[in-house]
Amino acid sequence: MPSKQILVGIVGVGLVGSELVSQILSIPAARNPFKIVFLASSTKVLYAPVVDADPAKWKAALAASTEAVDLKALGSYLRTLVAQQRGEGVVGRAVIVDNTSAESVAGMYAEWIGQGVSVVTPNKKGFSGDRGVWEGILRAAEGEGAGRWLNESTVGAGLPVINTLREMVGSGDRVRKIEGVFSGTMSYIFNEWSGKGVEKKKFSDVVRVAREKGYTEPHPADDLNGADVARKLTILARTIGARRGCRCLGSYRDVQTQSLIPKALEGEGSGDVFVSRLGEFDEEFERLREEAEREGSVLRFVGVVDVEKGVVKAGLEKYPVSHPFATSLGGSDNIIMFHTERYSPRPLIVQGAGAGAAVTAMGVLGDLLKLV
Ligand SMILES: NC(=O)C1=CN([C@@H]2O[C@H](COP(=O)(O)OP(=O)(O)OC[C@H]3O[C@@H](n4cnc5c(N)ncnc54)[C@H](OP(=O)(O)O)[C@@H]3O)[C@@H](O)[C@H]2O)C=CC1
Ligand SMILES: N[C@@H](CC=O)C(=O)O
Ligand code: NA
Repeated sequence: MPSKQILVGIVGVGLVGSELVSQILSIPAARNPFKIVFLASSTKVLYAPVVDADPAKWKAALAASTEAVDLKALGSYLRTLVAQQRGEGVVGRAVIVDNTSAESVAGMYAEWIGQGVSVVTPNKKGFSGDRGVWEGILRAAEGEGAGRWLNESTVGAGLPVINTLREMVGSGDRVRKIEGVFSGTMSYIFNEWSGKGVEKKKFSDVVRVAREKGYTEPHPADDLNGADVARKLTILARTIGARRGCRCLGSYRDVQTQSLIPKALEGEGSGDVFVSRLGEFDEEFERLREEAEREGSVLRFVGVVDVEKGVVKAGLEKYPVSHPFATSLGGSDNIIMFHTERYSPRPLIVQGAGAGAAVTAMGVLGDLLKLV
């Protein structure tokens, strides 16, 4: 056993969570500091799992587990393991990785961090919902012996966005504006559906493929209603504001957000029904696309945090076919432009795949490596 070890509890083993398990296992054993000590789905938990290269085995063991998930007990379980390790002369630390999109799991971060357990997550809920929850996380992390929290994959998936911003702000740069394409799903949809020389397709078909590729949220309406982008903008605004003591944005609901969801599908609880009924509105979407095309433009769903003007907004915009948002994006690419005092007049630009299991899990594993 290495003399330092990070005990990892994983909550959520869907697309991103399963990929994370594979990426952790791909680190050679001799220098792998991570030990997976539990795996949890929405209903079950498997303690001390045997995880090897064949995911079918741990998935079957988790499915067969009779132990229900008790989120409160997970932090205490990890603390006990860390204490046991100390007794054996191993410097252990513990982290819970939340790969769900659940508010209930995000609601546990402050408690876990207060118990000395770190939290790493691509789940945006804890950092973009009610300000009280976010402030609770910040307060918990200031306590003695507290765990840390790292959330790189909440914005731009594995792209270095949060870390870049934290370093800018921490080193005293002043952010003026952050703008770009922040949704892998929206990027894929509009890259495939509205652009020069793009083959004509039905809007609903492109959304279905984005979902099949694993770009969408568990419910794709959370992408198409702009909430996912609004959450990312809230996280960025709060990351900028934390240093300046700003009490910015009560929640992501304060972001001026344009929804693309047809009225008749608002509130549709089932993702499957939502996607299958979207086809009823293909003609409405087609009219939008044609209007942009007549003007020599393409449609892109963009977001902006304008610190100087105090505006945070997300919505559909038209760009000339020669604009970088029209020419340089493909697949699920995000593009994020940081306009700051130091990066002026030319912004610092981060671009690349902004959704998908492999790149998201990479961002999560990158955060785990920062704890080593
Ligand atoms: N997919 C992507 O490209 C990106 C995703 N993210 C974020 O990563 C997270 C995971 O996304 P993804 O893997 O695609 O989603 P999935 O729907 O594939 O997986 C979600 C997992 O969370 C589990 N889960 C849901 N609720 C709970 C709960 N209350 N307690 C424990 N487990 C729960 C589900 O369990 P069960 O199987 O039992 O339902 C499932 O295993 C989301 O927050 C998403 O926003 C971030 C960046 C990119
Ligand atoms: N659904 C999100 C996933 C990453 O946050 C997106 O499409 O960007
Ligand atoms: Na990121």
